[in-house]
Amino acid sequence: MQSSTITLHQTPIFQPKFSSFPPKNNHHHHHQQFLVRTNLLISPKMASSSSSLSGYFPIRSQKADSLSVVNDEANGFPTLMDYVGKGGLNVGDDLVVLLSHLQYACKRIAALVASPFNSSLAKHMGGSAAGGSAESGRDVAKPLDIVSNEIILSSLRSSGKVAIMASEEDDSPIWINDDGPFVVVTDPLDGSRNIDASIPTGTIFGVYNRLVELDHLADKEKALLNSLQSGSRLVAAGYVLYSSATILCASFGSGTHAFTLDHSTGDFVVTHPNIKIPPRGQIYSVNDARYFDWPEGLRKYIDTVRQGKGKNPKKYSARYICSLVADFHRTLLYGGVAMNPRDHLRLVYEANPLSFLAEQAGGKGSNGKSRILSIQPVQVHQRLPLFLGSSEDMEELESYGDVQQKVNPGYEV
Ligand SMILES: O=P(O)(O)OC[C@H]1O[C@](O)(COP(=O)(O)O)[C@@H](O)[C@@H]1O
Repeated sequence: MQSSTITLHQTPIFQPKFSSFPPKNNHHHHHQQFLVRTNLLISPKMASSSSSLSGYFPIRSQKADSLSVVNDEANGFPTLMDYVGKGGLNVGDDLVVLLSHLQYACKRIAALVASPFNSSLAKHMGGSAAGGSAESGRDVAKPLDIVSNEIILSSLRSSGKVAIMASEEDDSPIWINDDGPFVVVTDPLDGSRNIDASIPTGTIFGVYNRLVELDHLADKEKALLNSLQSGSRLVAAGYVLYSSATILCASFGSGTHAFTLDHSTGDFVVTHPNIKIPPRGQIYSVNDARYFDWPEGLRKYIDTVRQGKGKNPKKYSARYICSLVADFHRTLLYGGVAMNPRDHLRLVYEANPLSFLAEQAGGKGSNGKSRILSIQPVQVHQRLPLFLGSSEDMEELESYGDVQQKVNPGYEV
């Protein structure tokens, strides 16, 4: 059996292109790609080197003869690194370096979650990928969460740009490097309870500046206080969705942008610049098996929109993957509301980064009563109800007042 011999090194991965800035242009894109027409638009700024290709999106295809063929290098589709660098958003050299390490970590996690050896890895690590160990319960970290956590931590360490990592998987924030300009908060692998069924999962991250005024404190104390910054101070935030495509979606405070991993080159290429969440959607996303544990207001809201009796006179449809990144990603693109009305999701690792992305896309993030980004965290692992989505749908939902689920019995599945 392979299980006893599996190591992370067996995962096919792409090395980070650079560990300092500016990067050398060492693309090795000799792969040929095929273009098909799509509705995707590259913003004029970013499309400067590919204006004749605007509206096209590279995919791999077996049918070369029926499609035009171009070389990726000539094509010049902006990669994530191009997009954030000096010719693009110019987010600053330190953040570019951090991002290059973070995206590398996420490519490793993408390979890991897609690996046929997942269950072997779980056994090897002494756990159960199905979460079935005796003391488990559903909130216990699964082995892949732990491995992903280690992958992220090692990438943050090697970036040299991070002072503190606060992770959902660790009891308390980790002090990494006195000189690191950034604090990173992360849920390394959200939705992992679904992993055995190959349901989408995701990494969530947020980036703050290190508070230099706290430098004189002891490591433990300053690690904690730096991690408890309010979401309104986020410098950047993002998620990586591991699904049929691997998508990195991020904001640096000027819009929300998504990049899709091109497996033939190992690059994230820009596919969704400047995402604008529609002001109204027609989808609600919630675990509605909990209906009878909901407060009156939330029941009324859902009953109203599913009958098409809300302010948007259309019958809403339900979608719930039970994987926050996937449910949020769909909401960002299609509009509507994604929610978990009970005290379950974490303010620091999940609610703040995703609310930042929602706001940067013109949407809202709320606990049902107030803006997530304005809440001052008091504990790194604090949980709260979370509602994310289209501005008009969110306003309508909040107008029902009573939408936070107080009954939280601890569900088994
Ligand atoms: O059981 P619920 O209330 O539907 O919660 C589902 C949510 O929990 C999560 O799985 C996160 O929970 P964990 O931190 O326990 O993994 C999200 O991905 C998902 O949106």
